[in-house]
Amino acid sequence: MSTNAELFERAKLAIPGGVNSPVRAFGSVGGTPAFLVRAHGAHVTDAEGRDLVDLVASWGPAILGHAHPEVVEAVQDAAAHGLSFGASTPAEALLAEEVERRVGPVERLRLVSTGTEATMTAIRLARGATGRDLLVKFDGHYHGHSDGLLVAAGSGLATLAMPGSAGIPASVAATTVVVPYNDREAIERLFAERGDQIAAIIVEAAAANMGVVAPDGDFNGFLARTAHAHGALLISDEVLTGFRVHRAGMWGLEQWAGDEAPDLITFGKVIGGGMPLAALGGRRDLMELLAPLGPVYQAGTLSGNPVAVAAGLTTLRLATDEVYRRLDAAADVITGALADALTAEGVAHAITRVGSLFSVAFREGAPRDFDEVRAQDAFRYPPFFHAMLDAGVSLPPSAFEAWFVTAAHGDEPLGRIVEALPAAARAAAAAKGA
Ligand SMILES: Cc1ncc(COP(=O)(O)O)c(C=O)c1O
Ligand SMILES: N[C@H](C=O)CCC(=O)O
Repeated sequence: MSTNAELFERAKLAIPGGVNSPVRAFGSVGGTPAFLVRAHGAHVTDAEGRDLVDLVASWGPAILGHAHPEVVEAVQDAAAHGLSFGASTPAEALLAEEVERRVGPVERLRLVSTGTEATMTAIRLARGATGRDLLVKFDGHYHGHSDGLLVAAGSGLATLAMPGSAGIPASVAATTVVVPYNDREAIERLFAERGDQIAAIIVEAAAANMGVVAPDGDFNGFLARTAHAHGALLISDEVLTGFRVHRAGMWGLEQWAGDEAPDLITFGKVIGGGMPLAALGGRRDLMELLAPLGPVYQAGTLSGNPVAVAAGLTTLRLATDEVYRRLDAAADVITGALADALTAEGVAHAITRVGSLFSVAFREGAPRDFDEVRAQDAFRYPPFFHAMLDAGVSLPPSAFEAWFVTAAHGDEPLGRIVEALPAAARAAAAAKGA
């Protein structure tokens, strides 16, 4: 058996930074990443045989818990019939129908393989539909790693304090305008000045890639109204919130309708049940601008992959109201114990939450935008994180990511988390800033 440290050293000789996605490298918390070999329910097991209670859940997809037996069976069954056909399959339409039944504004759905592809295609569609180039995004929001979206982005870029990425042509970056989140005046000013050039606003339906930052009041509805008043579109990015914060995602919690409904919605993570699958959906007239019906091109060798569709469809079918009650209850237990532990140690904190998604910012008062997220005692997170890991709880290795519960977080894993929190709060309290 190799240790995590040995595996990391070996991986670094073969893979840039030893990882295939930057947030996995533990860059901002320090130490050696756990190399995982198994995951069941609320637990993951590393290469050293260590069992950890998991609050990453593969960054969201594992809503039922890891390796749910019915999902695994559906995947095995699908795999036994062929891994990929590059042709249409009966189950694709079943998955599209399931999403359309759950999420009102989705009249048509196109399957892709990653959230990045979903947002990239939604933007191309918005530009194709409006004949305009400008895209509006929010500071600290993350929509995947396509060129125009790696501007003032959250998630790994926020973790590594990178303002953007090298390799993006200035002309492409110039088509993205960045606005502070929850700032209505900035949006109104921007539309008053350049409204006739704007194709779309893209927004995380609730921000969760700079920690969780809830939309202020009817901010999502306001964005849709403003965009529509200027002939632009709203893309609601539900890659992270979709089928996680509610059975119908953020749309289910806020029920935007009429002029307040987004034109396009992107999905990822839960919709694939842990397999590489994502989607974009929305108004029929817009969606039918996609090839082969319309002039906006999008394609994928593995789009609608039968094994991934089986995982996604089975996961959504199992994601009943009871599952969402369990997720909310698990989040209640953890956020309650987290607040108690930090309060007992006198650590300033704000726990932000949307549905069962939550995170902690080491500051007084819930942040409303990325500047406020950054204005926290982030130096407290690494010792807090490592104290939890030492006690057998795996948190996201970044202060700028959401925590994810699963429906398998029952009494035993919750008990272990609750037990670990006081020592972690002590470690956070003892941390010294630079
Ligand atoms: C809101 C949001 N949009 C888009 C993406 C990109 O998805 P993917 O990593 O599957 O490309 C992510 C996460 O990665 C996300 O959280
Ligand atoms: N915050 C990202 C997705 O939600 C984390 C996943 C990744 O980029 O590896």
